[in-house]
Amino acid sequence: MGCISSKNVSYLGDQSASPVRDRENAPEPDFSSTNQHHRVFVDHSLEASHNIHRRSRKSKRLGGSDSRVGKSLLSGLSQRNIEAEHAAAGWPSWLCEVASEAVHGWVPLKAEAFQKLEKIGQGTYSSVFRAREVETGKMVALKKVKFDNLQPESIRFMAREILILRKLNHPNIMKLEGIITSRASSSIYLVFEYMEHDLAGLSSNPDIRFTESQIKCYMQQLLWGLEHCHMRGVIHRDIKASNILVNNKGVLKLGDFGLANVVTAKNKHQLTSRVVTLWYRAPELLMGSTSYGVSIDLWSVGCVFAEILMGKPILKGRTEIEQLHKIYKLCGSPPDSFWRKTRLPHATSFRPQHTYEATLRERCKELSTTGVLLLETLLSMEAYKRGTASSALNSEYFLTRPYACDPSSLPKYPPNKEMDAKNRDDMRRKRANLKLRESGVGRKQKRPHREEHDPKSYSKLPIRQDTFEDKNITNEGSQATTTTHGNYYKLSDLPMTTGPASGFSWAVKRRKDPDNISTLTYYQPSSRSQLSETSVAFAKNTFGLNLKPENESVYEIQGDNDDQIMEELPSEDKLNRTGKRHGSLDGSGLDLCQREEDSPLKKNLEHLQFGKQNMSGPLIFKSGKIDEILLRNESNIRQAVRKSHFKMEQGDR
Ligand SMILES: Nc1ncnc2c1ncn2[C@@H]1O[C@H](COP(=O)(O)OP(=O)(O)OP(=O)(O)O)[C@@H](O)[C@H]1O
Repeated sequence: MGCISSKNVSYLGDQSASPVRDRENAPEPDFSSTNQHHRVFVDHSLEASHNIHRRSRKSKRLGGSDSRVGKSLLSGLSQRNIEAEHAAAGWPSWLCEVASEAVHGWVPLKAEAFQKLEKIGQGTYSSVFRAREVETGKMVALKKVKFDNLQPESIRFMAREILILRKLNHPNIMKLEGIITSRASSSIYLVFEYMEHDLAGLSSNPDIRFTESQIKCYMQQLLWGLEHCHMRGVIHRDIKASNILVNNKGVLKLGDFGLANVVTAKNKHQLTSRVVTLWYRAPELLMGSTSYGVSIDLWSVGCVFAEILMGKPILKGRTEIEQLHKIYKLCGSPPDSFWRKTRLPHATSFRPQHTYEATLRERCKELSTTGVLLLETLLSMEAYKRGTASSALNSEYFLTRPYACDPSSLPKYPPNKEMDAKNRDDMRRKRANLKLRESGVGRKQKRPHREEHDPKSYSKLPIRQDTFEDKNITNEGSQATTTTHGNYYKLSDLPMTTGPASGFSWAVKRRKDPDNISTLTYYQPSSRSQLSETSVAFAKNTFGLNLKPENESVYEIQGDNDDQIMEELPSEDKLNRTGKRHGSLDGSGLDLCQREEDSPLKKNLEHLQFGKQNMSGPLIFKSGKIDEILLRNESNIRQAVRKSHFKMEQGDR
């Protein structure tokens, strides 16, 4: 840790203004300093560090895990000292109380030290902004972490990400450079080095076509980074193209460790299967595995490999059941021996009625034989056949010509992020709409276009015609931004805001806090809100274990439908007649399931963990109190998912 820290030692005279500083890499404390806070801070850090070692040895004798050592450290005698130390360093109490370990030995950075620029990324739990470090002019990325009313679970969730990032140190892993917060603040920004691109944006750009040696260069860097994680027992659990960042020097870094966890041979716990964004999710997770290993990351790497080869995601399922079906069609369905041996909780539900032959080779005709072999290995249905990051790096693919190029020889692309790709899509759509409107055709509101790349975008439907989505597509200095529905306004028309709450100065005029996206998301096929049990119930239907009469199954799919097998939702028509609108919202604020107490399908959904609103499939809604309902639902889902993560994986900490 520490490029900010070592470079900014001059800050040390004023603790509250100090950047995050890693004890291990920090310069020797200056005891001649007149700043009492500083001395106290350093002394307590040392004491804490000795305590960690003492307790670590003891804990090993007792067979405890390192993370428990950390916990006991903080609950021990020194806790008061540590809290005092953290408070003196400027950390807010809500953070110290819950996530003391995560910030231990560091001091917070000040918001005033950065000039916040435009928004560059939007995740489920964060908004990411480009910013300039005022003193040095260096560009950074600020990840603003969202909390649910400062609930301890949300804070712990973020703390785990910080702890894991602090554990890793590799050129191909995104480095956490600091944390911005203050005693008075109720939010947190993680400071990362700024990366111009992500692989989702680059690979979906129609103007970019990678050569084989460029693909090897990206894949090699990705596998190096992953090898580092796996060797330290860290499973990433959310590898996808948009979490793989690339800078203008061609250096690739694996980012977003928000779902990562540490699992070692000695420290094995039940894990949640609700991880990894759907399109990149390994089959064992889809079948409910809770004892998986690092090979789930290798599956995701296989999906990314295929994506950069083909220029688009290769397995774009909309629900878990559809995802598995696509996997079977690409990789072939597992052999009988697999079904006989497997103990995966939902395996029986997902067993197809007939055998699927693999089509991977056919779909990757342009790829070299060694490339196909590696891809087949990474996309093995059986986890143990995927090998390791190290074995992938030693595969023939990297050892044969053309070799991976040097990162510095990669072209410099204009900014390309998943978000840029979405904006490109939006612009294209708006231009098309405008043309239609001008020609007087297509006045009827069209079904919203689903972006090619975003697995979450299935869930984002405009709630009202006049809903404003603050999708700031401007770069610094550009003039116009756009609404969801193609209405443009000039930034100069908008009131100037300076973001007093955050303490940042804003470089652009904006209409409102860009965090405040008013388009609501109510079904998120993303890593954090997958709803396995629902799909299992429907899988029974799809794969032959019929639960409901066949004539109740209809296709209710939005957007492209290339090889759709979905029979997820009873038709609107049928629902109206039967009143079985399972998981749909009718504007009354009630899920109709609630009124259908005895519905046979409802019985199959009773084991849903997060409540009835969380159906894994496109939801149907009518107008009414939808905004309110969706907001509530989204908040419920978020809380439930976090709780489930922590409950299930408590033992890991
Ligand atoms: N260091 C960085 N430099 C530039 N852009 C970044 C950086 N970190 C993240 N981003 C952008 O912000 C987006 C969201 O960041 P991140 O994935 O860390 O957030 P998240 O809330 O965990 O997202 P998700 O819910 O998709 O997993 C990324 O896809 C990327 O485009």
